[in-house]
This record gives sequence, C-alpha cells and structure tokens, in this order.
Amino acid sequence: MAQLPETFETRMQRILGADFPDFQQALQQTPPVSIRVNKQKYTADLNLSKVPWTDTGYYLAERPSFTLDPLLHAGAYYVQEASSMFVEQALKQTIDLDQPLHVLDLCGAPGGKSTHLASLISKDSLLVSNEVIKNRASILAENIAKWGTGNVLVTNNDPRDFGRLPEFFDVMVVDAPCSGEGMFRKDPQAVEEWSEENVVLCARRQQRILSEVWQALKPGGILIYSTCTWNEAENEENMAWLAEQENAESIKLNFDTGWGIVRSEMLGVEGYRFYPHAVQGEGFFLAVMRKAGQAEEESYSTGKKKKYKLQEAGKKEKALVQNWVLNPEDFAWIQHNETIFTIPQDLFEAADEVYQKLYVVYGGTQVAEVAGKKVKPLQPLALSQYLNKAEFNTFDLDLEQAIRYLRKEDINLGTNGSDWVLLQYKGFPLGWAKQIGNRINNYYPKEWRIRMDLPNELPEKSVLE
Ligand SMILES: C[S@@+](CC[C@H](N)C(=O)[O-])C[C@H]1O[C@@H](n2cnc3c(N)ncnc32)[C@H](O)[C@@H]1O
Repeated sequence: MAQLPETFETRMQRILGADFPDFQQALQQTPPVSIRVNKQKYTADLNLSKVPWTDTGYYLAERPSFTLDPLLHAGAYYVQEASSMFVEQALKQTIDLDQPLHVLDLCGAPGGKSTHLASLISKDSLLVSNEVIKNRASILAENIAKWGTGNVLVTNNDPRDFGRLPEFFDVMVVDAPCSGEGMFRKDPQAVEEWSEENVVLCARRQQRILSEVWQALKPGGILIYSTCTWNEAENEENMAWLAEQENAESIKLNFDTGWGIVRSEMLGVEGYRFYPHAVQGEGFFLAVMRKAGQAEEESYSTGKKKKYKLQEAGKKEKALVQNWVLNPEDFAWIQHNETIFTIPQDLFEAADEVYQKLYVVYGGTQVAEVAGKKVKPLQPLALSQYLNKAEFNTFDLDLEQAIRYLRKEDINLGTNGSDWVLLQYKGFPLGWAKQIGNRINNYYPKEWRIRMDLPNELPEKSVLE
C-alpha cells in the first residue's frame, strides 16, 4: 500500500488511541471478500461464513473471478463490501418494512445499497435509485434490472431536483461521495487523491447534498447517512450540523458488541464506525437521523382531470405479452413507443409522480417491444423474479456456452426452430436468443457483455456452489 499521508495518520492516532497499531497492521492485510445473495432468486443454503449484521451477506475464502461466474450475471448475488451491509440494521431497526414505503437511494451507483434496499422493502414499496453521473446511472440501471425486483425507478438527477418531490420519501439513503479513507487498503488511488483540502471540500459538498435533498423527506422520515471515510468533518460533524440546521434527531441502533462496530457519540449525535482491525470489512461510517414532525396520510388526487405521464399499454399489445409475467393483474402495464413495461399496480400513482418530476432512465420491468404482431422479449424480463418461464422454450447452457453467450458471441445449441429461447445456466435465466433454423441469434445486450480476455481454463464452479 502507498505511504499514508501524515496528517491522516496523526488524526487516526488521536481517534483510535491504543488501537492505532492494530489499525495500521490491518491496513497491510488483504481485504476480505463478501457477497450478498438475492434470496428472491437463490434460495438454497450456503456453506459460507456469514456477515453478522445482515441475513444475506457471506464471506468468501478468496477472491474468485466473479466476471466468469454466470450466476453473477443472472443477478443471483451482488459483490459487496461487508461493512456497507449494515444499512440493513439501520432500516430494520427504524422503520416497519411491512408498510408500503417510498425510499430514495440518492447516490446509488453502482447499486450495492440499492439492490440491498430493493430486497428489504415490501413488494408494494417504491425505491427510487438515483445517480447524478450519467454513465454511472446506466451501470446502476443494469444492476437493478439484474436484481429483478421490478419496484425500482432509476433516475439520473442532481440532488437539487428532488426539491420537486416535497415530503415524498419515508426513507432516504445518502451514501455520500467522500474522501474515501476507508478504501485506502483496497484502492491505492484513494491514498493518492486524499488531501486535507479535499476532506474540507467533501464535507461541504455533503452538506450541500443533504440540505438540497432534505425537503423531499417526509416529516418523521428517516435519513440513513453513510460514507467510507473516518474523519469527523464528513461524518459526526455533518450530522450535528444537520441536526441543528434542519431540526433532525439522531437515532440509536442496537447491536451485538461482539460485532466490533464502534459506537461514536459526538456533538449530540451517534454514529457507527467500522475499522478493519475490528470488523471483517472496510472503513465505513453510518448514522441515522429522524426528521422532526409527523407524516400526514398520503393523498393522491384521483380526480378525472389528472393527466398521467405514464401511458397505459394498448389492449392488443398487452394481450400479446401479459402472460409472460406471473400474476399480470398485479401490475400496471405501460407503453412508451414500442416498449411495454410493468410497475406494481399499487405503485402507479407514486411512480407517475416520479416520472413527471425527474429523469427516469429505467423503471419497473421492461417486458417486450411490440411492433404490429412482432414481439420481442426484453432482457430485464429474463432476469425478473416475475418472469413466467412456462411461456418460453428454455435451454440450459454449460459453462463454456454461458460465457460465450455473455460475451455476445455465436453459440450453437444443436436445435432447430424459429422461436425465442430463454437461455439459462443451472436453471438461472441469463437472457434471450432467437432460433433461426439451426442457427441462433444472440440477444444479450451489447453494453452488458463480458469484455475481459478469457483465461485458458474456466473456473470449475460458481461462487454459490
Ligand atoms: C459512495 S458512491 C455510492 C455507492 C453506492 N451507494 C453503492 O452502494 O453501490 C457515491 C456516489 O455519489 C455520486 N456523486 C458524486 N457527486 C455527487 C453529487 N454532487 N451529488 C450526488 N451524488 C454524487 C457518485 O457518482 C457515486 O456514484
């Protein structure tokens, strides 16, 4: 690891006291590897050691080549640093997750916390997963589609745009861009880019983000704030600033002290600190704040005059594809040009509001493109937990074929026909192909394809085996 900046070391010495040498030593060690499993897709038990603060996180003994594991591309799991999974405790301990909620993940890409939130909230809750940087928003949309829960809208907006949705969200996660001290062990570039001036800039930017987005939180709503850095300016001091500025109260979380998480109390706010010598995970900070006041009952005007942005799918078009989805009556069927997509019926009003006010780059589950009688299933349907497989011919690929498919190369299935085929690996859908006689057209999305050079030998088994 690169030489650590002196001012950083001095501060960590002050914060950690007698634990500082252990901390220094831990920074020289290889970071642990962890994954979070998509239990809506993968239900078997795993013989792996568990991340203590989540029901779905596991440590791996070593870092495999994730890219060469088709189950990653199938959305059966997500590779995520373990400390970040503590968001689950913040959510479970402060909010009734059986309720229908509006949840915002403001700084969403690449999607670690968003996919986690999508798994934790109920089916009739809406997650708005936002990312301000355009190309990162596309990666976020890809990961959301792979996760397949269908109740997420991915937006590409600046935090200030959320002022257009006043008091809309019950929960807001702000995993803020930060100076990245907690990433020093994993990412030498984080050390290179670090400076005291940047810490100050980051802290100011975080305050700006928080104050811009704050009005979108309902009175009584919950803010989960996190960073991957340790300096107090970006963490406790920012939360104390928020408490004073916006009338928010700090919320205490309970947890097993054996987990090694350090509870910090400063300026009247509580924070939770993750250090690599005390937990199996990277550097992380999290705090939970509640906005003063009480939420009012939701009231959407259902008057006839309301003009929706989301247009219902044409009857003919819907009839062609509705059986591709399990329980089609549970969904609003929406059409934009030739694309048909679904949003859970109960979320229609809220989703429409978001479509009116923000720039949505991906929403719900894209099901199909329909032009006349020609229908084409879309990639997110293949990965959706609501896909009705019974409507399709399926074909199980072996590992080599699966990797070829995911690289968008030609594959030969030895079949003959003219239908759409759902290609799977070990029963997990990967995407679509179209048979044309004995040939097959590969419909895997170009932007999603595996680009890495292949090793001489492929891994023998999946991470989940
Ligand atoms: C720590 S990362 C988020 C990681 C993500 N929550 C996850 O778990 O995968 C912070 C994100 O904030 C975005 N960002 C950068 N500047 C921002 C700003 N001014 N306002 C909002 N988000 C910003 C970055 O592009 C980045 O994707």
